[in-house]
Order: sequence, then C-alpha cells, then structure tokens
Amino acid sequence: MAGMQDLAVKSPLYVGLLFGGQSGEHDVSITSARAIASALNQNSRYQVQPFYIQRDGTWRSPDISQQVLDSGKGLQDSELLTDAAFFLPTEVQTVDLWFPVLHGPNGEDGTVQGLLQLMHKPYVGNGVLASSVGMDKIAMKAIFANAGLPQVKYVALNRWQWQQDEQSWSEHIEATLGYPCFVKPSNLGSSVGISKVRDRQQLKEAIASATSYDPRIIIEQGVTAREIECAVLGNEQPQASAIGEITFTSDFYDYETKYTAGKADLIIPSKLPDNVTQAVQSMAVKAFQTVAGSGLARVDFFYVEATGTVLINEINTFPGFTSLSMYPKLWEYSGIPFTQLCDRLVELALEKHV
Ligand SMILES: Nc1ncnc2c1ncn2[C@@H]1O[C@H](COP(=O)(O)OP(=O)(O)OP(=O)(O)O)[C@@H](O)[C@H]1O
Ligand SMILES: C[C@@H](N)C(=O)O
Ligand SMILES: [Mg+2]
Ligand SMILES: [Mg+2]
Repeated sequence: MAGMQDLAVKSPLYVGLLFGGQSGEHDVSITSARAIASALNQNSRYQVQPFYIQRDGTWRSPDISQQVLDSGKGLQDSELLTDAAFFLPTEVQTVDLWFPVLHGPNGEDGTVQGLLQLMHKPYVGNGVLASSVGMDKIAMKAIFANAGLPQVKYVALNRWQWQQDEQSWSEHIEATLGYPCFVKPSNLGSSVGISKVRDRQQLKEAIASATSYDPRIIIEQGVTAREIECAVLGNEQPQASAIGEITFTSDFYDYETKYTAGKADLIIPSKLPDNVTQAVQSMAVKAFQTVAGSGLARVDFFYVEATGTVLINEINTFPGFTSLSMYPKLWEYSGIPFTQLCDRLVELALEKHV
C-alpha cells in the first residue's frame, strides 16, 4: 500500500467516486457526481473509478457505474442487482482515495465515512462525527445552541411520541411555535419530506409525511427572512466564501425550486450590509468547527431584515454540486473554479489523512 507521501504524487491516483445511495437525495447525488467526475477527468493524474450505489444499498462495479454517470439516470429495474447480501466490488481494492458524492442518510451521515475510515484510505470531506451531527437536525440544533449560535424556535419529537398523544403535541406546537411552521424529517436534505403548515390538519399531514422518511422529526417556527448561504473549505483553518442569497417565487425553497432551472435566482455576492456579511461568514466557520468539520460544508442562514437578525438554519456536510448549486458557484466567485475546487478537496483529504 502506498504511504500518504506517495499518494500526494502518485500517478495515476485511483479516485473512487461514490454516488447514488440509499436516500431521498439519490437523484441529486447522480447529478452532483456527473459534474465532479467531469472535473476530475480534466486532471490527467486522476483515474476515476465510479461506484454507483443502488437505492437498496448495493454497490455496483465501475463499468455499470460509468453507464449511470453517462446517462445521468439510475438503473432500470431489470438492470438492478437484487441479491440482498452486502458486498463490495473487487475494484474497490485499487482505490487510492475516496470521493463520496452522497447526499442524505446512509451517505452524508457518517455511515459511509465510517466504512471508508475502516478501509484506511483517505476520503474527501467530513469524517464520521461531523457527518452524523450535521445530518441529524435535532442533534445539530442542540450542538449549535450549545455553541451560542442563534436559531429559530423548534420542537423535536419522534414518531412514537407523536402517536402516543397527537392532541397534546399539537397544542404544544401551536403554543410554542404557532403557524406557519415547518415540519422536517430530522435526517434528510434537498427539502425532501419538508412541509410548510398553516393549521392543525396540515400539521398532522406534514408529520405523517416527515415520519415516513425518518422516525425523528423537527418542527420549526416559520420565519419571514432572506435566505443566505455561505460555503466553507478547509480542515483546521477553514475559510468562508463570499455569501450568496437565493430568491424565488414559490412558497419556500422546496425540491422543485432547487433543481429546476429558472425557478430560483442565486445572487452572488448577496447585497447585504458588510456587518451582516461578516457575521454570516464568522458564524459559518464557527458552525463548521462546532461539528468538527473537515474538507467542506455549506451553511444555510436566515436574515430577518425587520430586526437585523441572522439565524443559522443548518449545515450541509456534502452540499449539492449540480450546475444549479450554490456551493461551487460561491467558490467560483471567490476565486476557485470548479476543477480547482475538486483538486483542493483531494489535497485536503490527503492532508487530513496524514
Ligand atoms: N424555520 C423556517 N422558516 C422559514 N423557512 C424555512 C424554515 N425552515 C426551512 N425553511 C424553508 O425550507 C427550505 C429547506 O429547509 P432546510 O434547509 O432546513 O432543508 P434541507 O432539506 O436540509 O435542504 P438542503 O439540504 O437542500 O439545503 C429552506 O431553504 C427554507 O426555504
Ligand atoms: C444536496 C443538498 N442537501 C444541499 O445541501 O445542497
Ligand atoms: Mg440540508
Ligand atoms: Mg438548507
């Protein structure tokens, strides 16, 4: 096995690109991975070995995975491997460094990071702790509160608690948060399973929807605010990018608005007072360090213009890399084009692993 010093100069460097995965963000991962594969392929030192993870968790070999990357779509039912036994394709042995391009549970939440850690190979991005804490909104909010990061009011509960006493929980949510409020699965992203609710009936429907994705859910007070995002890059000395604002005409920044061209405008840099920009950047770095981040993250905020308040919404430990995504656009504006960004993430993975 090559040592880490060797990997810094090894050519070709076999980069295992992991994508797809067992979450509601499977399709987003395919789109992110296509963009990253195409950037990595521009560097002659890298030999990209794609591994597509089916929705049931089965890993596919590089030849089939390349077909998924080329088509941009998951496999047809007839092409799926349906053997329930977990196995890794033999080509895994040749990988020098992993690039997990996975969003959501069973990919961005520390599970895959734990597997890669046990393989003793460097991997891009966040480790087990940052990934798991960043993915679970209930754990994330507790740790942010402990760090003094301001957030919206929220109520956390699980499916069993809700089923025991829907009436009392509904009254508690209404008294504590009021309407509108947002109901979210604790572990997910891309707005999958999130609803904005305005009355008791919608609350019940929204909780039924969110608990179908995750038994842990969170209900947040709805704020009227501008939506601001900041990218973070680095290991022990993380840097914040310029900040971006998202505007849209839909009710909130839902899945369709995120991934349909023309439905949202990304304003980079956002036009905010300097003190607000600086507050967002320093909170983004603080959030990253609070979860023990490494490599990258995108931190999402609400700016409540009426009161001049900045609230942290969440951290995403593997943010979207699609052509519509904020993370690569923020770095592009901040002086790091997409291909260099991918190189930098590889360097950071090697640096962390030494
Ligand atoms: N408390 C809130 N008040 C107002 N709007 C909210 C609130 N929570 C969420 N939203 C709306 O829902 C969107 C998605 O929320 P959030 O970022 O928490 O979800 P997510 O699934 O983790 O998304 P992603 O990972 O893709 O950024 C926000 O960008 C915003 O438009
Ligand atoms: C991929 C999606 N969860 C994002 O944060 O961009
Ligand atoms: Mg998120
Ligand atoms: Mg978000």
